[in-house]
Amino acid sequence: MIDKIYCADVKPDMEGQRVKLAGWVYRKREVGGKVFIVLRDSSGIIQTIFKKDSGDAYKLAKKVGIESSVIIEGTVKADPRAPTGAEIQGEKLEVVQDVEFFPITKDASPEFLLDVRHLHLHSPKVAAVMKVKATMMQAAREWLLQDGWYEVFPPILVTGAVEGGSTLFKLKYFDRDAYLSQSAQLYLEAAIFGLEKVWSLTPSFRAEKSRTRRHLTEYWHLELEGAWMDLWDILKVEEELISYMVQRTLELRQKEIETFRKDLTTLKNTEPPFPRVSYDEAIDILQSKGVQIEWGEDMGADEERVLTEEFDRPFFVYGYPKHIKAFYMKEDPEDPRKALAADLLAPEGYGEIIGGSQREDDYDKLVQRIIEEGMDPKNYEWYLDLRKYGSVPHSGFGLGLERLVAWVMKLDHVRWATLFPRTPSRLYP
Ligand SMILES: NC(=O)C[C@H]([NH3+])C(=O)NS(=O)(=O)OC[C@H]1O[C@@H](n2cnc3c(N)ncnc32)[C@H](O)[C@@H]1O
Ligand SMILES: [Mg+2]
Repeated sequence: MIDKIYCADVKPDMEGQRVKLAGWVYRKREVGGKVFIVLRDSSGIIQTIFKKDSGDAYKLAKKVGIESSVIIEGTVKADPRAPTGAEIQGEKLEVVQDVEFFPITKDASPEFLLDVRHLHLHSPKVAAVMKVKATMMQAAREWLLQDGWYEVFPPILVTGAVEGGSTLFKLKYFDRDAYLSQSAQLYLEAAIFGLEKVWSLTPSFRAEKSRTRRHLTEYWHLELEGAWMDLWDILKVEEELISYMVQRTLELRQKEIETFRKDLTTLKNTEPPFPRVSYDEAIDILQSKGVQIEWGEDMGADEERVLTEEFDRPFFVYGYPKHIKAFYMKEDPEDPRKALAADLLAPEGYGEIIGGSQREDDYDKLVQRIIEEGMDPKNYEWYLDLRKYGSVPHSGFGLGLERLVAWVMKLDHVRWATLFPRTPSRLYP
């Protein structure tokens, strides 16, 4: 490893110190016989200046292209005019790999940026999104550990649907059919009999044809399952976990968040308890705002967008009609038309970031729901066993990590929240 420091390590009070940095040529200009190179590394940027009296270094600085990889040695000079209050008087420049023409220019279209996503990852703005995403998961792990949740590692190759057969990716598994997991939920439900409180972060796959700004065909899914928990218990877990993730990330990554989001109000408002709105109330609100929707219909992205205008923080919608929700959700004993289910919606038009519910823990009722959904109970034999051998009330949820990051960073599409987005039209690079 090169014995170097990071751009962000260079401070004005290091005036006169000789330092070595390594990174990429982010910006470059020549003024008054000097070459100004803004060096970029994973920590940020620093201005470096090469004067004619730096000999070969000056000649190389004049020629080196944007996004070339370089190693620079020089002396720190405090200068309030410099972007970071200090700059480097360049004395030595090694060009590791010269780039004649970097294909990404200021006017690059979103589609082109996705075509060259492997090069778009040079961008400090993309790095800011990935740092925020990593910090959100760091915070999640901190919270889950202190609250006694066990991480488990469920399978991705599975034999059945959790969220409907129409969005399954099928593949050949030797001489049998298999599918890419839509959700780890059913396996987490098995894990609670030994560990009680479990979580997993897995890729989930949805062969969704919908081309909305919040759908990917592969996304990172943070899922929890808790034994002995009812719907209201798991909503408390959700609001405490999400609040901790958002506040901790604000604390550690405010600079990166502000790369995209100027107003932090809704993030600062993200503290428990979150507002809880029934599906019935949500329908009333939408109808009062002129949205054409009847009781019993599902809310899509457009309806959720309108609903979120009423809130300045994440909020729950609970008590959806049973027939628009998944087979595993427990019927509300107080209203058999409804399921003990709740989604968490992010404000500012982002909508659903979490789907969760209390699970049907009665064997016969679950078989009946599977049949009602037109599925074959035989395909769920192992899952039904969970209701035969010490079944317990239990609840859980799934958080779409990219959707959470897209809201926190106010991104215009969930695809910018993942390293290499997968959508119906994008499988490469
Ligand atoms: N363990 C559970 O209870 C999870 C449950 N089986 C489940 O998969 N629910 S969900 O389909 O609403 O998906 C959960 C979340 O997963 C996200 N999600 C769901 N589908 C997508 C797509 N296509 N792209 C990106 N993100 C997606 C979104 O935030 C949803 O709220
Ligand atoms: Mg959902």
